[in-house]
Amino acid sequence: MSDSASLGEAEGGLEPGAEIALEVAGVSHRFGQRVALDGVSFRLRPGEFTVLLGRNGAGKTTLFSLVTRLYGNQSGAIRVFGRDLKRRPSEALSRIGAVFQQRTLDLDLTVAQNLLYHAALHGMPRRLARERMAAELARIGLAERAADRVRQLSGGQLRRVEIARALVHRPRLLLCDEATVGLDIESRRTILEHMRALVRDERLALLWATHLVDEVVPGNRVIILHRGKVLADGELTILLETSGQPDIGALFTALTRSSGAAPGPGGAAPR
Ligand SMILES: Nc1ncnc2c1ncn2[C@@H]1O[C@H](COP(=O)(O)OP(=O)(O)OP(=O)(O)O)[C@@H](O)[C@H]1O
Repeated sequence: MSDSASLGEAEGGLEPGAEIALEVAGVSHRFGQRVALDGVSFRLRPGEFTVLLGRNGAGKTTLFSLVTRLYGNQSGAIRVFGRDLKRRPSEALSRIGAVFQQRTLDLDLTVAQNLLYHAALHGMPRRLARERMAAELARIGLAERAADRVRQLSGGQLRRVEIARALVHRPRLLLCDEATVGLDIESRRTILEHMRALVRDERLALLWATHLVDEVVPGNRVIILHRGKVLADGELTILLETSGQPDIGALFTALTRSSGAAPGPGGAAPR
């Protein structure tokens, strides 16, 4: 694990770790007196499905808000494929796709209008945008819904459109914050399969924030975030072997209990 001191960037160039999709180094963030993130560090590589697991209030959304620059980070460093977020924000952000916890599609626009608007924000020529939109909608099985208004879609379809939108500009790093919340089991399964295929076939780096332990499967890397701190980081099977815990739910409970913390407000333990 690195700290901000290890992040020396050659002037004007990329650091040697440019093949690291996301580097979060010693990042802390406060809201007034409340510490939301406390010295968080990790690195993600292309082709890695990483689950960021934490209860309500763990700091997941705050971390996503820092990586997508909705908030300016207060301490530490964030790099996207070697581009420092503070010093080269547009280069860094052009490599990120994000699906936020709060829905952000315009319900009164059509699916196509929403995606084309996003593509325009990324400066994509109209024709290229149309081609990529068609490809992404086909990939998630919604090609025939392009002309429908978003409010005519089901919750699961809406989430799939948000994922298609996040991928239109071909980012190499995808951030998904509780992207399956409120969906039925079948819709969750479809979306997770789509995500796993993207990671496997296109070597996308994916950070998947969730409070649901059943979204972690062997082969996934899992980062357990609790009260703003990383309590564990590793491939699931290895974490279970080294901790002696039978499953991810037990590991999570053991770690968060030994950190002296009880569930936060509204914070049901991950299932
Ligand atoms: N805008 C804000 N102002 C003040 N405190 C905030 C704000 N946003 C988040 N917090 C606090 O920061 C901490 C981390 O919240 P955050 O939303 O990042 O957690 P989370 O893991 O995303 O939780 P959830 O799963 O409920 O979305 C919490 O204690 C929360 O109350």
